[in-house]
Amino acid sequence: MPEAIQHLAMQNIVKRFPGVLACDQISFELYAGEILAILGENGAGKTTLMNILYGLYHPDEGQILINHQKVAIDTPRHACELGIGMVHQHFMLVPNLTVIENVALGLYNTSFLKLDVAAVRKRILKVSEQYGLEVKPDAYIWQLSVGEQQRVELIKVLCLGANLLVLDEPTAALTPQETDELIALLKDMAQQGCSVIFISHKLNEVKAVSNRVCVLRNGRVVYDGQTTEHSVESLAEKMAGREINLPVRHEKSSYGEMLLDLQDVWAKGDRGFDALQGVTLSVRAGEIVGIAGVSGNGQRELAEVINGLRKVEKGRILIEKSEITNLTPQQIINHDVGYIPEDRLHEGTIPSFSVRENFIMKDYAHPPITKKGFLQEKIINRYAADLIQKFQVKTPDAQTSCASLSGGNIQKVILARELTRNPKVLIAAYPTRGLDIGAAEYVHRRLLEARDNNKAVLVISEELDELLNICDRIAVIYEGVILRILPGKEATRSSLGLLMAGVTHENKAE
Ligand SMILES: Nc1ncnc2c1ncn2[C@@H]1O[C@H](COP(=O)(O)OP(=O)(O)OP(=O)(O)O)[C@@H](O)[C@H]1O
Repeated sequence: MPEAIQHLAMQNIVKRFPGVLACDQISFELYAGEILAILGENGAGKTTLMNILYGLYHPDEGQILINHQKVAIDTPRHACELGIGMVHQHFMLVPNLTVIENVALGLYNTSFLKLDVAAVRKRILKVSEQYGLEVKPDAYIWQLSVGEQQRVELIKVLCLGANLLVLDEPTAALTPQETDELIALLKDMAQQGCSVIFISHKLNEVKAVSNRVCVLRNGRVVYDGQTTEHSVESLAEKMAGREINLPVRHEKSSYGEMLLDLQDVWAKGDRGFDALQGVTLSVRAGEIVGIAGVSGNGQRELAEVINGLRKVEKGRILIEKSEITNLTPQQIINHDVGYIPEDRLHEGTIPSFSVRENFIMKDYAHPPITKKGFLQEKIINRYAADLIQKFQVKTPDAQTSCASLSGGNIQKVILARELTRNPKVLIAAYPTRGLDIGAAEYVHRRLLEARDNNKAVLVISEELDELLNICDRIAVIYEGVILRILPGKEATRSSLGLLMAGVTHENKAE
């Protein structure tokens, strides 16, 4: 890097929430053209710190300097005017507006553009072409997959022309190819003088993209140094403060009976096309089957038909020989099916409910949680305290609303609820998305434990390493069709990657 010019300095930042000291005297600098990765366990204070930089929260103490000038960033609009662009961990898009309308909302009132739909469309297409970010300008947000929504968020910021980009887990929902493209894009932007703050739990990406890392633990900076001085393992240790050992799956020679069986299942997507086209797939007792695929190829619809959230147009779904096709979600829960949905905030929890209420959401009508129509407060409190401790959910107490937890901790609440219910069949969509490496290790252990206890587990993920590590078989879904099912021990990153792009031996030869 040429001579370092300081772009941003956050000095002695303190932020308190009731019962939590989220930022405890945090200081760091960011130089022009630098990509700085901020690392830390779930709840370490990363998002809070960035929300302060973006004017969403005001610090209780400390100061911010942009180009050596002290600034008081009061609002996100002020942050935009200072050239700060933020891509949030949870999308800030309006579901019932189109892509153009969402981008226009961000641009409106800035000096770049007036609210002019044709101009916004042009701007989107220019940015999308420039950076190779594919987007459907007229689609409604609710019709898009999570990966596509992420792209809209990026386009929104890029349309604003920010020169200090903050990306809070930007690759959480991206495919490996999209991630590589984003990394190349960020490096390119940095070369042109843009400064980037990159928050991620994926340490191989941190290694690939960043110049420097700043590690937070419990709201404090515990390390600040050059990325090249570290391996992925040493970064993991810096973050967790302990050694991380990923669990290993032992090969089995036999499996139990078929617990989940999909036979020629067809379903429509939100835009009316056939999102699932004759999916035939089974999971046996004691088996983990992975679904690999680029987001938007039918994964969401697959999870939803199994859980009664989307209509099966044709075909059958069986749980242990009982047909559950088009039953209600409650009836399917009663068939002992657990579900970790893709959208943790809107489908996995009720954000305004407390952690404790979210834990018992599926069991509140049954003993021991309820007796003679009354909730058993003592039992619920004990249960909640136990889950908070086992899953290391970082929350001031069980009464705190889920909405105020950090992203990774919300995911832990869902995982704790679903895994502890010990279902016969578990559908886990992106179970470790947003989790720090220590928590991901724990989830993998629990999924393997469910397998060893003769449960059937279906894991939908784009993390190929995750799938290769824990799955007995891996099915690749492409445009609503299961292209191939590979035994876990035979699958490789490259074979899965090719299938995810729709390349089979048959069409490769053409
Ligand atoms: N609005 C809020 N009200 C109360 N507590 C909050 C609020 N926002 C964050 N917190 C708390 O502050 C702490 C830091 O949260 P933050 O979201 O900054 O963590 P993080 O490092 O981004 O975690 P993750 O990796 O899980 O996203 C957590 O304990 C969280 O529960």
